[in-house]
This record gives sequence, structure tokens and C-alpha cells, in this order.
Amino acid sequence: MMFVPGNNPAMLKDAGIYGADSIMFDLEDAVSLTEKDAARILVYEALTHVDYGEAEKVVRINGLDTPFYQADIKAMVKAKVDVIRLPKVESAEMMKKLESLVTAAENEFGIPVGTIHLMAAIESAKGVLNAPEIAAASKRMIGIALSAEDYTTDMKTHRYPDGAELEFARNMVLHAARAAGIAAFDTVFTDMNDTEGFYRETKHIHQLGFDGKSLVNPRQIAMVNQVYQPTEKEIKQALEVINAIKEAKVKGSGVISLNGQMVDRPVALRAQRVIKLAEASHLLDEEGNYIEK
Ligand SMILES: CC(=O)SCCNC(=O)CCNC(=O)[C@H](O)C(C)(C)COP(=O)(O)OP(=O)(O)OC[C@H]1O[C@@H](n2cnc3c(N)ncnc32)[C@H](O)[C@@H]1OP(=O)(O)O
Ligand SMILES: O=C([O-])CC(=O)C(=O)O
Ligand SMILES: [Mg+2]
Repeated sequence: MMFVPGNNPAMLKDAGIYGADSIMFDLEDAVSLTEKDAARILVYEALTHVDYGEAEKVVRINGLDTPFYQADIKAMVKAKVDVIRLPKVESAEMMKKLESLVTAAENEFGIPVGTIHLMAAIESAKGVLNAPEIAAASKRMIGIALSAEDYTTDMKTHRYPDGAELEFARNMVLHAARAAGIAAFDTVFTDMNDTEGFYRETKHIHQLGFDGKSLVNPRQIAMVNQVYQPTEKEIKQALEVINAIKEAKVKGSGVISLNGQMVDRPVALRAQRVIKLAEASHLLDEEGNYIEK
């Protein structure tokens, strides 16, 4: 999910060419106070005139403690953005307030109620402690994200290479998302030259179970995709598991052995997720077979 500053026409125009799954137009902290209105107009024009292909379109609006959020919501609903991301969320009430304003705007512009999805960014101790309620605040929620730049500031620390200062928040956000059945996104990594550090962090959040990561630069996209893309071995094993389960079902059995390994429901569910990721990475042909390189 790549941030694109909402006040930069060149970046807005080209944002779709880099292959990000999700493009996140920013009206908040990447935009100075004097450019808030101009950025809103620019992002509205980009959303209604530029073809971003299959990429999901997200807008990070200004927070509920600013004078800008109402105009942001109206314009982004009118532009039929896929997802509105609210920054600095600290309670379920904040998401409910956003939801009611989005519903009012959908009614005003004749858009079916429920079309626009929502996300919350968690950026403070209070937000982390309330993450379970925030994640479950609305049926429109598709995910929650940790925002570590503001969070570490709130915690009176900063970011370290080993990420120890983020472990509690990462686990809270992840558990809150999973318990609510929505996605969890890790935070940005801001040192564009520290490729090794970025790789280490991406491997770590992948291991924890995050669905993806907020990014600030197109150069970061390929590495996240590389970490999240299942390997040839994982895909072939997953296909074997799914075939074995199908055969077992025909024989009326729930648990079977495959190459000496027990295969039961959780193994089958994990295999299905590998196949979904392989499909999303375009590694399977139309019949669902692995495309040999
Ligand atoms: C804590 C927070 O709130 S983070 C979220 C808010 N921050 C942002 O949105 C910042 C987004 N990122 C950026 O603005 C930039 O990537 C910077 C300022 C960090 C670095 O900029 P640069 O040094 O110019 O990046 P780089 O040299 O890699 O740019 C290469 C190309 O990618 C483009 N590009 C860079 N970042 C982005 C982006 N986020 N979205 C779209 N295009 C981008 C550049 O315009 C450039 O295009 P060009 O070759 O056609 O001129
Ligand atoms: O959402 C993000 O990762 C970027 C951000 O605002 C923060 O870190 O404070
Ligand atoms: Mg922030």
C-alpha cells in the first residue's frame, strides 16, 4: 500500500505504473497546511480521470481533530474512492463518526450506502490499547494499520533497527485485526537507502502474520512482493495438499498422511492461503497449475 503525496501532480499521475497493490493518496501529513484544499482538488481529479488499473485506491484523509476532514470525506466519497483511511484513530467512536459522515455523503451523491470501505491507522498508546474495539467498529472496515512514526513519538522513543519498541503494538494491531476478521498492515520504513534493514523488517512482519505494509517509495514494492510471494516449493506442496484432501473427502476421511506428514483442516486452510497468494502473484495458469519458469 504505497503513499502518494496528494499535492504532487507528477507522482499522482504516474502512481499506477509501479505495480503497487494499493495506492494511498495522502491528504494528511505529506501535505502542508497551506496546500490542504489544493491537494483535495488534485486527488479528486486524479481519482476521477486517471486509470489506476487494478490497483485499490485508498485516501488518507485529515484527522477528526482538524478543520479539513468533513470536506475530505465529501470529496472522496463523491470520487468513489475504494477505501478511506482515517489517521490517528484512538477509539471505536471515531470510526463510527467517520462511518456516519460517509453514509451521509453516499446518500447526498446517490451512491449505494456501504460502497466506500474504511480503514483505521493506529498511531498512539491509546489507539493500540483500543485496537480490538476499533477493528470491530464498523462493517465497512477492511483493515487496520500501525503507524510507527507517530506511535514511537507518542511513546517517547524512536525507531530502532531491531524494532523492539514496536513489538507490543504490532502484536496488538495484528490480534485486533484477526479477531475482527480484517486485514493488518505494518507501518512505513523511511530510510530508502537501508535496503537490508527494509528486507529484515519485511521478513519479520511477514512472519508475524501481517497482510502487507505501508510504503513511501516505488523502490520498496518489489521487495515486499518478493517476501510475500510464495516459493515454487510452497506452491507445489499446497497443490499436493489440496489434491490429497480432495481424494480423502471422496473416501470419507478428514485426516490423511502426505509424504509422512499429517494433513488436516488447518494444514488445508494454510494451503488455500498459499494458493490465493500464488494467484495474486500471477504464478498459476488458468487450470490452477504452477507456471514453470
Ligand atoms: C510518516 C508518514 O506520514 S509517511 C506518509 C507520508 N509521506 C509520503 O507520502 C511520502 C511519499 N514519498 C515521497 O514523497 C518520496 O518517495 C520521498 C520524498 C520519500 C523520496 O523522494 P525521491 O528521493 O525523489 O525518490 P526517488 O528518487 O526514489 O523517486 C524515483 C521516482 O519515483 C517517484 N516517486 C517517489 N516516491 C513516490 C511515491 N510515493 N509515489 C509515487 N511516485 C513516487 C518520483 O517522483 C520519481 O519519479 P521520476 O523518476 O519520474 O522523477
Ligand atoms: O501509517 C504510516 O505508517 C505512516 C504514519 O503516518 C506514521 O508512521 O505515523
Ligand atoms: Mg502518522
